[in-house]
Amino acid sequence: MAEYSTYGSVAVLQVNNPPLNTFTRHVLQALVSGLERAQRDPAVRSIVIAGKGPTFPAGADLEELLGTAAAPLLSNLRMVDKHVDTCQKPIVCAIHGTALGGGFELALASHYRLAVPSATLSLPEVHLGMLPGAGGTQRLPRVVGVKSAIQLITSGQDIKAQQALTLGLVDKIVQGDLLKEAVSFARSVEGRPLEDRRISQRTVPDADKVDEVVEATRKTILRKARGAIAPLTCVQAIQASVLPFAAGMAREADLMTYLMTSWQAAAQQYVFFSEREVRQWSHPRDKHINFRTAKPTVIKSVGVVGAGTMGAGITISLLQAGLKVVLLEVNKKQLDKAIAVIQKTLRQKSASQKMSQLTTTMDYSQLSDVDMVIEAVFENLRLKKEVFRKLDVITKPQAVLASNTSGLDIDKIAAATKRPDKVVGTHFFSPANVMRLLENIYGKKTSAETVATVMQLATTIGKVGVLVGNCAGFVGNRMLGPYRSEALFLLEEGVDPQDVDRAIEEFGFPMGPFRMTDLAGNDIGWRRRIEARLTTEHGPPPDTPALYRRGDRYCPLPDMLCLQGRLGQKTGAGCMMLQEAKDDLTENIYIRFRTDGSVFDLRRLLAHTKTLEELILDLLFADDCALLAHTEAALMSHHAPSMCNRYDPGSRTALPDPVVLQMIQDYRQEHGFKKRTISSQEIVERCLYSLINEGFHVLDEGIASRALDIDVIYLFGYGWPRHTGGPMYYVERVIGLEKLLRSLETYSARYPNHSHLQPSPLLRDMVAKGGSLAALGTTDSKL
Ligand SMILES: CCCCCCCC/C=C\C/C=C/C(=O)SCCNC(=O)CCNC(=O)[C@H](O)C(C)(C)COP(=O)(O)OP(=O)(O)OC[C@H]1O[C@@H](n2cnc3c(N)ncnc32)[C@H](O)[C@@H]1OP(=O)(O)O
Repeated sequence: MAEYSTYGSVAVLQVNNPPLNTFTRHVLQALVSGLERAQRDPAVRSIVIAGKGPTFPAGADLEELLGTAAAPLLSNLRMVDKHVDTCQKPIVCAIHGTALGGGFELALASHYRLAVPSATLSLPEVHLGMLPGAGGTQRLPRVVGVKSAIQLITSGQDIKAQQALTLGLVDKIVQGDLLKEAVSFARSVEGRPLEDRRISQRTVPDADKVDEVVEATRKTILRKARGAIAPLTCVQAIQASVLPFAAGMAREADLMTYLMTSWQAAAQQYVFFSEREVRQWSHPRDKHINFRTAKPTVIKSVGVVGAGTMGAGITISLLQAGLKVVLLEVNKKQLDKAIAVIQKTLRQKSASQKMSQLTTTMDYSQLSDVDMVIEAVFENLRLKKEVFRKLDVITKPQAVLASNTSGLDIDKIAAATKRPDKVVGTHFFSPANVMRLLENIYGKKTSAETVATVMQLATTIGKVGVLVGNCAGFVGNRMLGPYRSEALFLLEEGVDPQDVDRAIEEFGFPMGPFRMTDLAGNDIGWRRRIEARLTTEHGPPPDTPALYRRGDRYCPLPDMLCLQGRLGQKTGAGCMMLQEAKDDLTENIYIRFRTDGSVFDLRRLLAHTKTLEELILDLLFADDCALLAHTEAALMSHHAPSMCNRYDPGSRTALPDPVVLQMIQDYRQEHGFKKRTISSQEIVERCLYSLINEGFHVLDEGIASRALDIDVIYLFGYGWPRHTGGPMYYVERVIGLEKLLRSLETYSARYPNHSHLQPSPLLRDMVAKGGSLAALGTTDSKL
């Protein structure tokens, strides 16, 4: 647990709890014993604490911290803290790998810190719904000041060794043998006074500005938190660092108790383990086919067909993971555009050497030798089948053929080839080099080896791969269908688009359904509906009731927008946008980034790019998901001067679009809808409960094997707020299945023709029998 050895006058304590040396109560107990022994031994004059194996301790063991062993863990933590802080012999921490959470806090409690250049330090507790409760909120500000401490703790960001040195968090970067250097360093500081080495005894450098700093950051933090309580609680704890150390520690302990016992902490820790648990896939139809039994094919080279936004993003992801890529595009202009985007993105990431791994071509024969192909052409079944037919002939027989479809039938695509066992869906999310989710879809004939290969590919390229079955829209987009329908029905009844968006954003989503559709392009769904014969390019199909399709309620408002050319951001007009000439954009258009409130003049941004389209493309490849979402939202609103989120320079006031509102008003009148006031609660419930209800259908049909698979899909692909744990977790642990059922019953009684509000049989069954989603198909879970 903590190995004790001596090198002359230096005692070395090496934490040994593979794989990450996390702190369990036993590890902490062993540390206390080691420290006591070193303190007792007169021959020992200094102490080194290090981690054995690949890393310095990566923090508290979350299973213990959450379980019944939390109390002894925390009491042992206090003992370690006391021993370290009051020790009369210098303690040197030797850091390699990842010193995270409690690991970093142990280092901060020590007198000296050495690190190898590759070491990473961070206080990531905020991502787990907690705060750095082992003195981190009190010691960090004493070194870096309140302002930087707020930034580091509320973001949980990684601090590389060099940056840690600059910030004064480590004393020396060690190039050679860390342990040897640490022992010799410890020897060199023996006998020196320790008082000024104890961080607890220092004062906070910007203590006089604490209120000012907190006030200045509070709004930004609140906005970014989107309903999560941990970030602001972290700020409260940091604020207490200007008090005497003991008082600050007491405040930290109180706030830590509050967070640790909150439902949000449990939800975020569920997310942490679920993100890892999805790797442990099994085939819903045959549990013997699973991550243990199926062997992946080694993939070294990948062909990407189609160099649009998705194809380029996928290529970047593959190159960043060190894979060889052959990018094929039949349109030369499109190919050149993609090459420029890829080059620029990789350059920004200082990874230009990866370009050497890329071959670009317009010739299919160049794909003859790749291990796998990912098709990313236009979302059209006929076109995709044609591409697969060609790929089947050209690629080597053992090559895996994957389609980046967002909802088309994998079996139909596979049927175009003579190797359906090697055909699989790999649904990336836009922007593909940023979004972490990879929804992997198996067809009827997809082999276990092919499934294992794409699940392994997800890990290789740093994505979270989730295995799902084949159905229209798979899991993510299928569940989005009822959510979007209900959002549209709310418009019919009297809500404005921006009210729906606001309610959903207040729940924690980065974007509501209408801004999201404008961003993605209204024509995507429209084309799909045309293919499904729900509408036509000229209006509703002949002899079809305006508000019904195949017996189901249907809202034609999005089709009407498309017929008017309002396809979304790309045409300058969507659900909430006015048609606007592109040239107008060069005049006095400002973007206010919601992330930090800074204002940019779009005209100046445009001066560096030729067209708005290029600018959007550049921003799409910005490697920061949160910034990207806000940027897109801001851009979209500026592309649309009268939509709900237009900002005049210097103002945050959102202005609704009178043209769209009038159009909806006319539609209500024409179809006899009476406008009524609808609460945010009803908006959220109807949109989200219908989405979740579809999740129960998905589970019932075995399209998703576990509720956690659905949660991970929504968390990593659709911006579902992390602090709520995902749709299925949220509804079971926070809302309650019984309440969900009763709400759906109430709504479906009121709207009997909204089929997606009819409670799923699985939900009814679970409520009747007291079943639990967590127990549904879980593996040997930690959850
Ligand atoms: C003043 C002195 C004080 C000292 C005493 C401190 C006591 C602490 C008491 C309370 C306050 C402290 C709180 C905390 O420390 S909270 C935890 C903070 N740490 C983290 O959040 C780290 C979380 N882990 C990671 O980010 C990553 O795992 C990684 C970067 C460390 C490694 O990534 P990678 O190599 O990709 O590996 P995996 O993520 O796949 O992990 C491997 C395996 O390990 C499991 N695991 C990881 N971290 C933990 C953990 N903290 N507790 C329990 N288990 C953990 C992970 O689930 C994987 O398991 P597998 O799927 O079964 O393989």
